[in-house]
Amino acid sequence: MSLVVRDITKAWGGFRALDGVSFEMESSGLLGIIGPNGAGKSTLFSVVSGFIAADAGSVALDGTPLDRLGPAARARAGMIRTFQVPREFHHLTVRENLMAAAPGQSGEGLLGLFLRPGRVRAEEDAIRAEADATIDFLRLARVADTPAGRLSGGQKKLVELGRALMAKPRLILLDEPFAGVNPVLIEEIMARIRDLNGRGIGFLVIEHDLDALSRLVPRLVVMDRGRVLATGTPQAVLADAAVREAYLGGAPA
Ligand SMILES: Nc1ncnc2c1ncn2[C@@H]1O[C@H](COP(=O)(O)OP(=O)(O)OP(=O)(O)O)[C@@H](O)[C@H]1O
Repeated sequence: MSLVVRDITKAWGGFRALDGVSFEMESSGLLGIIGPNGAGKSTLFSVVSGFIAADAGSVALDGTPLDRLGPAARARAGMIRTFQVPREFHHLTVRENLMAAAPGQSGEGLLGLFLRPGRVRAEEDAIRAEADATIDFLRLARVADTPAGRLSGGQKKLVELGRALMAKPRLILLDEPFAGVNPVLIEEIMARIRDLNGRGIGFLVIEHDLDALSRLVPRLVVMDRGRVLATGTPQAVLADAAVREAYLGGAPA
């Protein structure tokens, strides 16, 4: 069972943000994506999760081609992404944020609310129970009724993870889960990711914090200028001369 990304190309105007990117991972595994600013990491995430269409190439999850599917259909197929800047609703509480992220609610249409009030209520109870279980798992119970906008950066990352979990995914794409997060909460987020991975959920992670990422994932894909520069264990790729050049080569002496 795997995520297979083949020869993805994406140009903005004449500029190739992605230039033939291929990689594979076990869909229940842990893989990190690193690379200097502008390497194409976020663009790759947007293509894999279906938010932008590739010019060429293919994405398949556990043997199912996803290329014709949008983000919601890919989430139903088992793969969901979080965003670098958390998009939770700041005025909603943590619990409401998670409940709002549950997919396919019959109360979503006003008509459904009038025609099936009982069913909508039963569904809402089930979603609330699921949200509370997720909140407990993420150790967010103390802030369940706090508006998400008042949380710390790290707590917001946990809320974003919780929102993704409400879709019951097999594979989660995390965009910079440690950015702007204090060291204590980084360990907390890592512990939850390891926990979830132990239960069979896979993670594809973009992260600039190489130290934290190297402790989390057994394998890294290094991108530079729209291409895959290296793949391997953190120790091997970080010792690679081409990788060091990509990171340090453009920096002023
Ligand atoms: N919507 C867009 N329109 C035009 N150019 C874009 C667009 N999105 C990204 N780019 C360009 O594509 C290139 C790759 O950007 P991308 O954000 O994917 O890189 P990144 O590796 O995620 O960088 P960072 O680490 O800084 O987030 C950059 O040169 C960027 O300016």
